[in-house]
Amino acid sequence: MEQQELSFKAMGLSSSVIKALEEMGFEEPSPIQAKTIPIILEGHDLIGQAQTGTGKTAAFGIPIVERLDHRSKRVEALVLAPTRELAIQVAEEITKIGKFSGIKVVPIYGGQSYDRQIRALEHGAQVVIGTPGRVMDHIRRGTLKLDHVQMMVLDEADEMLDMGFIEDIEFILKNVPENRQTLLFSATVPDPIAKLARRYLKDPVHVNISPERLTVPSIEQVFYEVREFEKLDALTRILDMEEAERTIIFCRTKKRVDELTEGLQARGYTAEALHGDLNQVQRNRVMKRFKEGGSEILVATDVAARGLDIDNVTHVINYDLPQDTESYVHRIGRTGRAGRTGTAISLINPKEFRQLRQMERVLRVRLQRRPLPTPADVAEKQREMLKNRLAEEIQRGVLPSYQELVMQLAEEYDSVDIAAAAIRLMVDKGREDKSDLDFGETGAEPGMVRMFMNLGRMDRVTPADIVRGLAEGAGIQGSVIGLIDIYDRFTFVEIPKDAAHKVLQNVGAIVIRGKSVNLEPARPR
Ligand SMILES: Nc1ncnc2c1ncn2[C@@H]1O[C@H](COP(=O)(O)OP(=O)(O)OP(=O)(O)O)[C@@H](O)[C@H]1O
Ligand SMILES: [Mg+2]
Repeated sequence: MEQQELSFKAMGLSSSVIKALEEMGFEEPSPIQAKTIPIILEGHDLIGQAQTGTGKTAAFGIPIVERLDHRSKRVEALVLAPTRELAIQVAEEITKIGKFSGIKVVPIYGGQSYDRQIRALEHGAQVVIGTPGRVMDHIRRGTLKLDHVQMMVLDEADEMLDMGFIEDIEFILKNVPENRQTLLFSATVPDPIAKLARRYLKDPVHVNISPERLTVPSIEQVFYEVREFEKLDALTRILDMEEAERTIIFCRTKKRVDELTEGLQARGYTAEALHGDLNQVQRNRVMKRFKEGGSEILVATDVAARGLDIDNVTHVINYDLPQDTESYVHRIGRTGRAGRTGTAISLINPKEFRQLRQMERVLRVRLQRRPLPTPADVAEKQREMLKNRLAEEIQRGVLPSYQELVMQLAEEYDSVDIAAAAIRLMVDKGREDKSDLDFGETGAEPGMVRMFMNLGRMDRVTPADIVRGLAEGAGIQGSVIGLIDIYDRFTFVEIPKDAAHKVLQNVGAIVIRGKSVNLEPARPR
């Protein structure tokens, strides 16, 4: 770290911004902030490159809040971001920075009603954060006037070019005054960006925080060699071994995302899909649940690769290797943020070794190879976790009434046998709790559960496929009820709300006889 770095105060920031930063827990500027904020405050155009999770948002967010005219009723700063989720997040961060500065920030993105956005804009926002397509639409409709924009930021500019937004961006750039300040930020700045910069930035200052390394050292990068057909099985073993808490798994296509999500749900993981085919309400709901810990796994396309800052993502998994090295950098950067540690795992099939080596050369890192855990490894691990849980429980202090109970039993039985029996009860209870919930919600018979389980063990058919088939066979459109098991873990595959009503309240139970499916009236509860 260099000596010349300034504290936020020494940068001459206003007390309202300093106060907001304190509230956000920002004690010192990160390197990219220390380098770029003074330059931006001086009014220069700039290209800022720094590794993922190192605070680029505030690097432009702080000067935006600082330089704006807070009394203005017009848009003075415009930020473009490649995805809706990112636009929302950036808007939230700038709102926090501007909390005591009296500025108004509005995110505008596709999939949300125009009316709502128009009303928000009419209220006089000084900062607009948007995705290129929607911003362009608003300009065309005359609902977004940009003739007072002084600052323009392209967050993840390279991605926006890759997504084919170039024409939209050029259209937007033509609608903002020429004497604006333009800033460009990303963890990766490939050649085409330099070209765009030459055209639209005036004499930009380049700041590159760590040109020698694209990824942060606090992310442990590993790979497993896995053939295509064994990927799902391998993945679940890895998840169980890793004690992954909050995990993002990336797949190549939307279809792969959906399939994997179903596969994981069928195996008892709370996984949810995020990709561009979901509507905005669904996307927001999925993100909310993942952030709040309601689901442990987010399965996504590259729509979630850029910029997203979610607390405590412990693992990023490349179920499919990404198309290019840049994408890899951004994907794995969803973990190990703001100095935290994280693990990035890639499943590599033997045909992809060349691509892996090529990627390692560009990244200047070597991914560490790990042997795939065997089922025995996983079982051992789970025993170990159980052991730890028991040890923790003992350390928390043992209840006298339970002690007394054990003492009574010990007069007749061996104490090791008593403990073993207690553990069995505990483990079995855990299973029952899960299946109870599912029975209750679906009204399913135990026999049906077993049927699902048997079907689920068949070769080459995914349990989710079977369940969907059964549900469809029963005429329940677009909904899936599943009670399936692979590792003795039950799951209730989610049903869309409207369908769920119909199924659960009016129908109640699905009973399987042979191969046909009949719907029977709900049992009274
Ligand atoms: N000065 C600071 N002190 C403490 N935390 C900070 C500071 N600056 C930013 N952060 C936090 O660090 C995290 C990462 O910041 P941010 O999302 O801006 O990273 P980024 O560089 O834009 O990453 P990416 O390349 O993935 O978009 C955020 O949670 C942010 O609140
Ligand atoms: Mg960012």
